[in-house]
Amino acid sequence: MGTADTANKDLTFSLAEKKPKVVFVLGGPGSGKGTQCAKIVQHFGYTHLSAGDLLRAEKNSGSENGIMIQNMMNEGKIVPSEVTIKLLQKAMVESGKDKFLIDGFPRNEENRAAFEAVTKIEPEFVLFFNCPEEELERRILNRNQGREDDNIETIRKRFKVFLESSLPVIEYYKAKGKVQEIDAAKPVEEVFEAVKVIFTPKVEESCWCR
Ligand SMILES: Nc1ncnc2c1ncn2[C@@H]1O[C@H](COP(=O)(O)OP(=O)(O)O)[C@@H](O)[C@H]1O
Ligand SMILES: Nc1ccn([C@@H]2O[C@H](COP(=O)(O)OP(=O)(O)O)[C@@H](O)[C@H]2O)c(=O)n1
Repeated sequence: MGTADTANKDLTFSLAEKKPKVVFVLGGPGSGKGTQCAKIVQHFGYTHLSAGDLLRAEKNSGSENGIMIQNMMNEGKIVPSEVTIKLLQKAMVESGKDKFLIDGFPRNEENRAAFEAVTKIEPEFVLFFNCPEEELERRILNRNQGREDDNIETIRKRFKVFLESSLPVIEYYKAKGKVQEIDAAKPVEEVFEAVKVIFTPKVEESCWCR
């Protein structure tokens, strides 16, 4: 067995030992996933892992997958799970933490099934930021982060991929009763009010007064 295979097995083993809590954060491009994750981190002590950020860092590191990642991103296509899952596993283990917001993943059925098969982790729930396409387009065109894929041609491709490949993943989790849907078209603070309700531990109805 190669050293890369051994390293992957070690990562999988370390994660299985930890049994981390995972919340998947999904929504169309520009729906505010990153914005809201930053707030959840501040208020609820989760560790934020953005699949897109991990892929961009991998691309910029000059790794052997760099060109492939760049080409896929510029076309709005989804990078093969093998690459993304390895980056997520590594980031989870290296963080030393056990409560994660995994943002922008799983983005298609292949992502979902492979993550489950490799890590055996089932998400606590899926946070879905629902937002109309015209608003998403407006936000991305104003984002100004210098992202190569934030141009109108690639944005339209990303929307199409979201509708065709990512929505079915959300439907899959809906059928399991695991989706917490948020109206993401509202202003940032209003969206976060709705998010807070979901993350705030519910006080069980007590029977002390009976
Ligand atoms: N609720 C909101 N209303 C208006 N603009 C928003 C809202 N949430 C995020 N934004 C802005 O929209 C852009 C995309 O948000 P971002 O969090 O990067 O989305 P995503 O991570 O889903 O691609 C950013 O410029 C961000 O500042
Ligand atoms: N699970 C993932 C997440 C992102 N990506 C790639 O990264 C790009 C940017 O994703 P992102 O989550 O950073 O950004 P948004 O499209 O949500 O704004 C996607 O269009 C895909 O090309 C991927 O291939 N697989």
